[in-house]
Amino acid sequence: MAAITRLLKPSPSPSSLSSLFKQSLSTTTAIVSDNIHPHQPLFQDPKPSRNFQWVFLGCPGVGKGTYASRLSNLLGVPHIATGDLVRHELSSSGPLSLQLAEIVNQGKLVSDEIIFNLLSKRLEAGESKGESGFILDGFPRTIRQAEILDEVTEIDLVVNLKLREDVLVEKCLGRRICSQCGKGFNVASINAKAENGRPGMSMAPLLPPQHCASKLITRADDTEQVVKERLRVYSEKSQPVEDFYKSQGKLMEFDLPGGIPESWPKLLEALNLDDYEVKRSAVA
Ligand SMILES: Nc1ncnc2c1ncn2[C@@H]1O[C@H](COP(=O)(O)OP(=O)(O)O)[C@@H](O)[C@H]1O
Repeated sequence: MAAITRLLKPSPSPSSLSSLFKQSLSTTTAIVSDNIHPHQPLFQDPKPSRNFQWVFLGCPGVGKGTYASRLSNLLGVPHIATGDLVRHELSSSGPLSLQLAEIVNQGKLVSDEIIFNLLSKRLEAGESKGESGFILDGFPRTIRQAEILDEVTEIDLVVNLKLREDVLVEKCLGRRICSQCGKGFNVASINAKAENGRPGMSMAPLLPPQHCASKLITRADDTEQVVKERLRVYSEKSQPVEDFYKSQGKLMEFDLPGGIPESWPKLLEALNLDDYEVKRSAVA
C-alpha cells in the first residue's frame, strides 16, 4: 500500500503536454520511416508540481470508461478516452472519418500518428481551458505508444482492470449509449457460473433513465465478431503494455469483483482513496 500511496503523489510535469505530443508526432513519423527508437528526451523543463497523471488499462468491455470517469470526478482531472476521440472524429464529416470507420469496425487499431494527432488536439483544447493532469483510458495501447508517452511526460500510476473473458463479451454486447447525452449504459444481466476455480459473478444491468431509454444506440464495433477480434488485438498489442509498466513498478492490478456497487468501493480502497474527500479537506 505504501508503494501505491507514493504513486498517488503528483510529480513534476512539462509546461505544455499537447506541444510535446506534437513534437513526438514528428518523431513518430521518423520512427516509421527510419525504424529507430527516439532516445533523446523530448523535454527538460519540469515544473515543481502538477496534477495526477494516471493510465487505465484493461480489455474491451472491462469498464475502464466507467471507473476512469468516476475517478476523474473525484480527483478533479480530465478523463481522456482515445476511443471517444476516435468516435467523435468518426461521427464528423472530416476527411478521416471514412478511413477510421473501416479500421474501427474491424476491431483493429488506428495508426499511432492519427491517435497522437487526436490526443494532442484534445490536450491542447484542455490546456486552453486550464485543465491539468489526466486519466487516460484506452491509451497507450501499444508498446510504441507507451514509449512515446514515457518520453513526453511521467505517469504516476497505471491501473489494470481485469475481468473474466466470457463476462467481457457479454458486457460489450450489452453496451448502449444515449445518442443525445452520450452517457453509457448496459442492458446485460450477467450471471456467470463458477468454473475452473474461478468464482461466479453477477452484475446487474445499468439501465438508462426514462428520458434516455428511447434514444439508445449500440456501437458499430460491439458485435460478437468484432468484440472477439478486439480481444485478440488486445492480447497481442496491448497486453505487452502491462509488462512495460510492471517493470517500472507503476502497475496496480485490480480484479473486478462484480458490478459497480461491489467494485467501486473496493477500487477506492485499493487506491487508498476511500476517504479522499476527508483527507483533502484536512490538508486544505
Ligand atoms: N490508443 C489507441 N490506439 C489505436 N487505436 C485506438 C486507440 N484508442 C482507441 N482506438 C480505436 O478506437 C476503437 C475503440 O476504442 P475504445 O473505445 O477504447 O474501445 P474498447 O472498448 O475496445 O476498449 C478501438 O478498437 C481502436 O480502433
